[in-house]
Amino acid sequence: MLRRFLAFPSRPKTAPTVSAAVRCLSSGSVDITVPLNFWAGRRRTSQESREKENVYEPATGHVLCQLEPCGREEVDQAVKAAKSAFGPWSKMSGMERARIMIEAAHLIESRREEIAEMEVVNNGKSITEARLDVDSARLCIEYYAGLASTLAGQHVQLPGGSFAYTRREPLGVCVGIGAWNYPFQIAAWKSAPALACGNAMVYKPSPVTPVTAVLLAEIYAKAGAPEGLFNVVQGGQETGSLLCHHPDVDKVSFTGSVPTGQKIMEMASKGVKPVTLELGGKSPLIIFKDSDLENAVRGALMANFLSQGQVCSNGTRVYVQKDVLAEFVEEVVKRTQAIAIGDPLLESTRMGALVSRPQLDKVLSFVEQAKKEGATVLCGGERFVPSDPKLKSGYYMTPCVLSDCTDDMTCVRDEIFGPVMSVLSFETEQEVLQRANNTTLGLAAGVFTRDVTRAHRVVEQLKAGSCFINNYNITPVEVPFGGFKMSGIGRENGQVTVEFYSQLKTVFVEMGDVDSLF
Ligand SMILES: NC(=O)c1ccc[n+]([C@@H]2O[C@H](COP(=O)([O-])OP(=O)(O)OC[C@H]3O[C@@H](n4cnc5c(N)ncnc54)[C@H](O)[C@@H]3O)[C@@H](O)[C@H]2O)c1
Ligand SMILES: C[N+](C)(C)CCCC=O
Repeated sequence: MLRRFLAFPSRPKTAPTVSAAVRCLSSGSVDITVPLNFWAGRRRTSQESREKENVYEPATGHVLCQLEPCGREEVDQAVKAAKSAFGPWSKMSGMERARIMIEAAHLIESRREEIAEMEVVNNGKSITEARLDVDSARLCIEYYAGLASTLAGQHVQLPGGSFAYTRREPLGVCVGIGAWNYPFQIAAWKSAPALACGNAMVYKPSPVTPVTAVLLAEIYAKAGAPEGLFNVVQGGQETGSLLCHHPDVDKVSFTGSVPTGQKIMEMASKGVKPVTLELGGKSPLIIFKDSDLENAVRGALMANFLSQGQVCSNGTRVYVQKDVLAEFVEEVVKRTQAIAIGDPLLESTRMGALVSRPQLDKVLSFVEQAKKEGATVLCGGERFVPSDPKLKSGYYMTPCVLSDCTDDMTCVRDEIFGPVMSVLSFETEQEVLQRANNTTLGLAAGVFTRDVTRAHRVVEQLKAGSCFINNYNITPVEVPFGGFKMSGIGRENGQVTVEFYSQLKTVFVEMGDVDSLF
C-alpha cells in the first residue's frame, strides 16, 4: 500500500514535508514531525517555548507526535488571520463561496483514503468507520455549499410605500472546539456551515487527536479559500480558553463534555457571544415486543459499538420489553462476541482501540463498578491484547453487554463513552417512557416497534433532540443534529444551522417624509 502524506514509518526519522515521500502505512510505523498548527495559509510551529505533549497512536501505544500547544501570541495570530480573511470572504456571493467549498469537497474525495488512515492512526477507530467519517465530512461541505447561494432576507411592505428588508449576515470570526471521537468530521460539521454563511474560523481540535484537522485546513486553502479563512491552533483547555475570551471572536461552537460545555458558555457570556454546544448523552433505546427483532439487535449494536462506543448519541440504556428480553439478549451477546477486535487499519477489523490509556482505564472501571452494584457481565468488559506483538500496548477492550441493570446504577446513569451496553427490562409503554426521560441529558433516543402509531406516540414524548424509529445512529447531513436539556444548545447539520452561523439585519426604508412628533 503506497501513500503520499505527512505520515512516515518511524525509522529513519527524516523531517518530512507535505509533498515529500511515498511510504507504506501500517500501525506502529507512523511518526508525524510536520507542524500541526495552521494559520494564514500555512503550517506553523509554535513560537512560544512551552512544553510539548506526547500524542499516542491508540492501536500500538506508540508516540505518534508531539503537540505544541498554542499560547496567547499564536492564538492572536490565528484570530488576526481569520479576521483579515473574513473581509473578502464575507463580500463574496454565495455562489462564489460555494465554488470553493465544492472544490474542497472534491479534494477530500480524492484524498479519502489518506485522511481515513490518518484518522485511524490518531483515533484508533477501524478504517471502515473512518472512511464513512470522511464521507460525512465531505457531504457536509457539499450540502452547505449548496445552501450558500440560498441565504437571503425578507422584504416587508410598510405604510405609505415605505418598506423594510432583512439581510442575513455572517457573524465574523467563529471558533470551533472539537472532541476526539470524530476529529475530521467534527471539524467539517463546524466549518462547513460557518464558511457557507460567510464567516472565517479558528478551529482547535482535541489535544488527543490533533492530526487531521490540519489536513482540512490545507484542503480549504488548496481549494482557493482566502489565506486565513480556516485556521487550526493546537492545545488543550488553556488554548481553548484564550480563544473563547478573545475580543475578536464572535461565536464559539463546541463539541465535548457537559462540564466543559458549561465552562465555554460561561466564558462566552462575558462577551455575550453566541454558542453552539454539542454535549454528552445517555440515550435510551426502547425495544417493544412487536419489533422486528433482527433489526432491533442490529440497531442495538449500532447504538453501542461504533467508534469503540465513544459516540455522544449512543443508545446505551437499552430497554427491552420483558416478553422478548431473553431472545434479544441471547442474540445481542452472540453478535457482540463475534465482533473482530484488533488492528484498526485492517479491513477485517470491526472494533479498533479506544482513544487513550486513561479512557480505556475509565471504561474498564465503569464495568467494575457495574459488577459491584449488581449488574451481570454477559460478555466482554475486559482488556484485550491482540496476538500481533506490535499491538500489545494498544488500548483495546472486549465490547461488553451488562444485564440485570437497574435505573439507579452508575452504568445506567453516567455517560461511559466506551463499548458498554446496559440492558434493562420493562413492561409497559408508560413505564418505559417515564424511565427513558428520567435523565438530565437528552441528545438522542430510539424506538423499535412495528406499530406505527405507537412509534410516533412514543417519539412525541421522548425528550431528546434526535429520535430514531426502527434504526439508530444515522446522521445524514441534511437533517439537524443536537440535544435537548443538558445535551446542548443549537444544532449542527440541516438548513436550520445557518441560523446559528449568521445574524439578521433589519433595514427600514422611508419613502415619504419624517413624521416628527417634535
Ligand atoms: N453532541 C455531540 O455532537 C458530541 C459529539 C462528540 C463528542 N461529544 C461529547 O464529548 C465528550 C468527549 O469528548 P472530550 O473528552 O474531548 O470532551 P472535553 O470536554 O474534555 O474536551 C472537548 C474539547 O474542549 C477543550 N477544552 C477542555 N477544557 C476547555 C476549557 N476550559 N476551555 C476551552 N476548551 C476546553 C478540549 O481541549 C477539547 O478540544 C463526551 O461527553 C461526548 O458525549 C458530543
Ligand atoms: C455519525 N455518528 C455515529 C452518529 C456520530 C455523531 C457524532 C457524535 O459523536
